[in-house]
Amino acid sequence: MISLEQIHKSYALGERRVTALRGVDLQIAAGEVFGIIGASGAGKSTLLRLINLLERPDSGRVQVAGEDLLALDEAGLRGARQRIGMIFQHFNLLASKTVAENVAWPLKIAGLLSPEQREARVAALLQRVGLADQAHKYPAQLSGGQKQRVGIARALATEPRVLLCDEATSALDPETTRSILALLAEINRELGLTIVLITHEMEVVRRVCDRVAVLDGGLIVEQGPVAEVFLHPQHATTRRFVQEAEQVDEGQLSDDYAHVPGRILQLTFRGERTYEPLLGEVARRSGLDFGILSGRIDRIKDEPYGQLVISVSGGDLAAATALLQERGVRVEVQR
Ligand SMILES: Nc1ncnc2c1ncn2[C@@H]1O[C@H](COP(=O)(O)OP(=O)(O)OP(=O)(O)O)[C@@H](O)[C@H]1O
Repeated sequence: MISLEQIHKSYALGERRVTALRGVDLQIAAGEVFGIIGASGAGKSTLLRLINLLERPDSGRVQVAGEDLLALDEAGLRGARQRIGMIFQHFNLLASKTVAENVAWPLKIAGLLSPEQREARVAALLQRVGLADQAHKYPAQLSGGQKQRVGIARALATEPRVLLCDEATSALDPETTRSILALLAEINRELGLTIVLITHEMEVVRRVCDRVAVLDGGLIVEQGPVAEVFLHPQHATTRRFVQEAEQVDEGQLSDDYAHVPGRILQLTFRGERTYEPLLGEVARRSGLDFGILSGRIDRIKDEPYGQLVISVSGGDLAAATALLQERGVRVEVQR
């Protein structure tokens, strides 16, 4: 659906040039929710804004739905942008227009639909985002979460196939964030829309994304299915995001474990396996003693997972590992 090839992008800053992206390749499939995570200055906004050519690359290719965006003339690009909606951290609503007028705005400026058809579409969109009774209010009379719902309805007005989300929940409290992410997931599921979101929070990625790319210094340093990247991060930057999300202090942990005897293993359970009473059985069959050092059961999108760090001593470790692996548990030796 979206294909970026060898994208380079730099900005002029006085006499200097600041490099924002240094050779990014990215493929996003139709119907995915794809997250791009990175620290401030990593190049996330630049990357997102390249997908609808709000920024033009210095070199590289940008294709959306099979269309080479860099080859389009202005009219062609206007048409392409109607198929790529966007929402923003600070909502970017028109303060002097009502909720209904804000949502109708993209249709009006593109000259799409008759006034009656526009009214019907706006009503349906407000219904979808849960604001059917707020149509005549002004943005200043709404909460942050409601403003973002208007932003989403407006982005959907031209029936795009792609929705770009620029830190869409960063200005919202945790509970409102969850409700907006749930709405995005519902839109993805029900409309089959491809969603690309940028964020600096792993929690946002964990809740809604199917796949994620980690951006660092203008390069993608790691990408893959969220469960894989989240549970088995390879790159130092990814590990930092995951630890931040789980509020783990790696230095503190290794100090704590220094006094623990035996080997230390990390076990990862996925799906329904998460709830099976496997450990007791494995310990009995292999004669292993184990102690639980830390544990977490949670969900990545809709899939439950469990991750346990255990110390083991005595018994037959090789047999225990084989038993766990046989039952689909991933075993990583930490020490
Ligand atoms: N219009 C601009 N002019 C000059 N430099 C820019 C411009 N926009 C971005 N940059 C620089 O490009 C780099 C990447 O910026 P970008 O905004 O894409 O990163 P980001 O990951 O979205 O950061 P943040 O999370 O802080 O928004 C940074 O060094 C930034 O200072």
